[in-house]
Amino acid sequence: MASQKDLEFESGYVKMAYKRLEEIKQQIKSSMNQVLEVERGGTHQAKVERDVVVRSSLARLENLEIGDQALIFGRIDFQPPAELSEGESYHIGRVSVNSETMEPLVVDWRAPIAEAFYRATGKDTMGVKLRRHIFCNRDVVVNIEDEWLSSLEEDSREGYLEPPSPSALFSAISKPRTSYMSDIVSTIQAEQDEIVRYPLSGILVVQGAPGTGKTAVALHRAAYLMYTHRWRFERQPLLVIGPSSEFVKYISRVLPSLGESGVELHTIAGLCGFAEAAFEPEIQRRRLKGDLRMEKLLRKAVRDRERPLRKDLRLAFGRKYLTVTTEMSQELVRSMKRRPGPHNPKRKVIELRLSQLLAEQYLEGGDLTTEVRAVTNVISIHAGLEDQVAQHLPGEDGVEVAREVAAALRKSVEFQLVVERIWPRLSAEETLYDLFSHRALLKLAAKDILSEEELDVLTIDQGVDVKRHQWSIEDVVLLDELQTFLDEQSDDDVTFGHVIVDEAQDISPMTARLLKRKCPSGSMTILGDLAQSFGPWPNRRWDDILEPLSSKDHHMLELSVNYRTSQEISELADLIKSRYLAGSRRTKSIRSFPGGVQFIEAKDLIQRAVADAKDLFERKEQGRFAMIVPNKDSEALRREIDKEGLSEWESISVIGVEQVRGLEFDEVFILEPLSLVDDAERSLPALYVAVTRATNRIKIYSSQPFPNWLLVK
Ligand SMILES: Nc1ncnc2c1ncn2[C@@H]1O[C@H](COP(=O)(O)OP(=O)(O)OP(=O)(O)O)[C@@H](O)[C@H]1O
Repeated sequence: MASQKDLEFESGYVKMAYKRLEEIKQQIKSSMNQVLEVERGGTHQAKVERDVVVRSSLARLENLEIGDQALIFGRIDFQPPAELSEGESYHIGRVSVNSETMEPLVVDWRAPIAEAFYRATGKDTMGVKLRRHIFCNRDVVVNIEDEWLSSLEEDSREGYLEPPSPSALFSAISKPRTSYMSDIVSTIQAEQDEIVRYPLSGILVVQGAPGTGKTAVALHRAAYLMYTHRWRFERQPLLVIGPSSEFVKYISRVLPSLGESGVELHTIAGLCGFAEAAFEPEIQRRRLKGDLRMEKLLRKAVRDRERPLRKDLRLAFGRKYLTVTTEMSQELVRSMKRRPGPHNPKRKVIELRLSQLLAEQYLEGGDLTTEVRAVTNVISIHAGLEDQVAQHLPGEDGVEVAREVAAALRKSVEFQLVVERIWPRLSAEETLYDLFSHRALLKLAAKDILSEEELDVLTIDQGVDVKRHQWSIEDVVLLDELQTFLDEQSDDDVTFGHVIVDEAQDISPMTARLLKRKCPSGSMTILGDLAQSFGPWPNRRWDDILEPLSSKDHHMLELSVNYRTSQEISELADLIKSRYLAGSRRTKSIRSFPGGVQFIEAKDLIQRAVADAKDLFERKEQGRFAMIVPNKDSEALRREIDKEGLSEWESISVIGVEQVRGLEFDEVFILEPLSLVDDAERSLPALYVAVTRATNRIKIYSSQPFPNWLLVK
């Protein structure tokens, strides 16, 4: 319990810290303005230096920008050393604020000294005597709550206010949800903090049931790593990968609220430059495209396009016909295939060699002067090279002339067409489209790699133009892999210093390869819950995900407490999980919400569910709601929502179970629980994901009688 005196002290302290923060901001602004004023114009060097000052000042200001969030949320007092009566005391907050004499007024929550605020326990006090939670509305302290880590101290204190407010954690997790996730900086729990501050190198795997804070921890770890290794991420950014664009939007405000703006957040499609990827309903196809054999298939598909001529080809040039023989093309292709490196750059070498061979052919046997005169015409037509060639006339060295002839040949359309047949210039999109839409190409590439049935699964109809083809997320991953076989890495291809992958339980081996390419250092944090995996790659072992990352250096940590769902919802979720994962662990929830689970059997379930949603709307219920529906029903549901005048209501989302991963809502309506996905095998893990999205209430609507096991409590 804290006293009135303590409350007054903290109020004064918080006001003083805010004042100092403002001063610091003003100082940065005015020194930036001074630099801009004084050094307007100046030398190139001066301009560069000015830019550096301005950029770093702006970055510092951005880091100090905390919006409406409270600057200070806690304090730790350490035990005094034996000879002193007072120990050290630190206020913990979102950003660091120092006094004019560089005394720490507020310690950044990521600084090493702040670790004890999150980790000290009665058992291991880490030298901490008192942990104080300070509840503020911006600069106004509304309450404080003390935890004495030594109970002796607690007993000896007097003059306290009423019992403390509900704990910081409870008040945080009981708030209605909004469209954006909030940070948890003031209430990070010890097991979460261990993950946040875990060292950077190698792969850290975090397994945790729904609601255990994996996403929250992932983002706080990103902020922590930025703070601790800022220089490293200036060269190679830090990347956070989420499962859907809905999810990326949902988490987008957490890092800015922690003063970090430099972290990149993407879906896999977004990372590869595709704003949205199409949804591919064929699960077999999706699965096959994620299989590691695809790497071999793609490599082979590219090699199949590098092919010698079947017959000799004649090519008109100047006053002669030149012949590209099958042997010439065989030799060229053979030697190029032996060379390491991607396909497209080798075309230049083919062009060079073939044009040299043909130039020799052109000049063979003839009187050089006559030939050169003839070719001068050709050259001037083809390449405007008259001047250069004229220099070699007459009686010039044959080598120089051959070089000019070869150059002219390379500029001729006929020559380029021949090269295109031997070694076409390939784009990833055209190559993949051709492969899947031409059975002959696919069959050739897939020899000894895929079965005949698998070819059927991959084949798509010809007809649609490649430019208008809708690539699925699995295709996007293949396109990225293919690109590595086609072209050298360019400076535009960003690689990352650390990658944090959330909802990683569903990633396919091919996606894992992509992540490895994007993060050559192999420093990653991978978070997920194997029990929630219901995608085309239902991984049930972390090793299946780690293997394609070829990680020898990984460490696994587990989160154990569910901060999202009520105990009642967790029990239902555990029941569902036990049907497909024998021996799975029960979830620890810390909140109860009696009566929050309802089963409704109704033939007109869409109308029933929308009527219930309308009721929430009319009651002006606070929070965020979701209707999770099978894809086939979503249109009908949207129509009904429209009919009932709810389509403008922003608090409700109509969403498929694939897109709902990682999101959370106060109330969730689940329609047709056992058909959320098409195949029965994946339907229970999909239902597990759907059920665990809700904090307090779920209503489950079915047109069929519910199975008994689901209703049994
Ligand atoms: N220490 C904490 N303090 C306050 N709120 C917390 C804490 N940890 C988690 N939460 C809250 O619990 C909810 C669930 O967290 P989060 O979404 O990160 O869980 P998750 O493990 O990623 O779940 P899922 O596997 O279902 O995606 C969020 O609202 C989050 O803010």
